[in-house]
Amino acid sequence: MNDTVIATRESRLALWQAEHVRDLLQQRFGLAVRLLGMTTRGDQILDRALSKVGGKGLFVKELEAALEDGRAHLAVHSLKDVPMELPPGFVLAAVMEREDPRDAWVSARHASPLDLPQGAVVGTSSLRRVVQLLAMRPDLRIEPLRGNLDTRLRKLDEGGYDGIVLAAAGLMRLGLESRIRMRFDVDTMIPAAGQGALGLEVREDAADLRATIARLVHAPTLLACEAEREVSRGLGGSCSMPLAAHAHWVGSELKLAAALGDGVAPTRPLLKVELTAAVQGVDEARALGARAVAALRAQGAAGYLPAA
Ligand SMILES: NCc1[nH]cc(CCC(=O)O)c1CC(=O)O
Repeated sequence: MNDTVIATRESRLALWQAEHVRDLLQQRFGLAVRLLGMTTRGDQILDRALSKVGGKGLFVKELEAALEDGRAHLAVHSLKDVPMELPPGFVLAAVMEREDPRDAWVSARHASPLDLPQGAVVGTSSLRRVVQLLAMRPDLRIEPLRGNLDTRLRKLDEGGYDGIVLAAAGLMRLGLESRIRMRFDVDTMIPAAGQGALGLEVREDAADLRATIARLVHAPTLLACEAEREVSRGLGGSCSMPLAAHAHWVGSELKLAAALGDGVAPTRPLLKVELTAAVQGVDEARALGARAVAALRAQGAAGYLPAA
């Protein structure tokens, strides 16, 4: 059989993730796997906040083009970067076991954002992080921070910020865990839908590969992420919305928390919900997400969303 080819972005994080999946496919299924590195639009646009660039799935379109024309068979994504609706002809064949879903605080001098002096400068371009930081500390000055993980850390080290917020999972994958000063608990800084999990995308018609890859599914992670992603989907979600959704297991029940802020007026109070349900399958997980959307709408979510 021919090599299985993984299309991947070329950031250090994307390569780590692709190599991780390559190694698993080799070890567990004896497949011969190689990587096809690609630069995406999202990698090229470094000067503007992604939320202003707008396009959904900025990081995935080129990879899908490679799957479409057969140059590659599989794309490995950070699930939180995958749009809620895939284009026709593509499926998420697996969601793998999630590592640490939390956001991390990185700073040379301050152990937590709560220790910062009045008006301190925090770097992040994620509206989700902006609205939750301001809910903790309305006095903070939030400044944009773009680029891959190494770039963001370099900008912090160059002195432009008192601290920055990054996903713990990305830092851990790159061996940068020692940079983490603290991890936010998931109630005060609710993670993004899918944060910390890897999603494997293939063509819908790739029956054999789909069957193989389905064996990498981690069901508890999949169900949690289905609930989270349904919140995003139900609010017309894109990464440009200040929306957080995180689910975790408490015994056999899934506990889902979500928060919505106002991207235009980021100091407006957050809308928050927390719901728990016994969940056994994808439909029940999505139903839990849909209930969270209904609860947010009952709190006035429409007034927080960009006019359609
Ligand atoms: N938006 C970029 C991105 N996509 C995935 C991760 C981290 C790894 C993950 O969440 O799986 C990051 C970096 C960050 O948000 O700090």
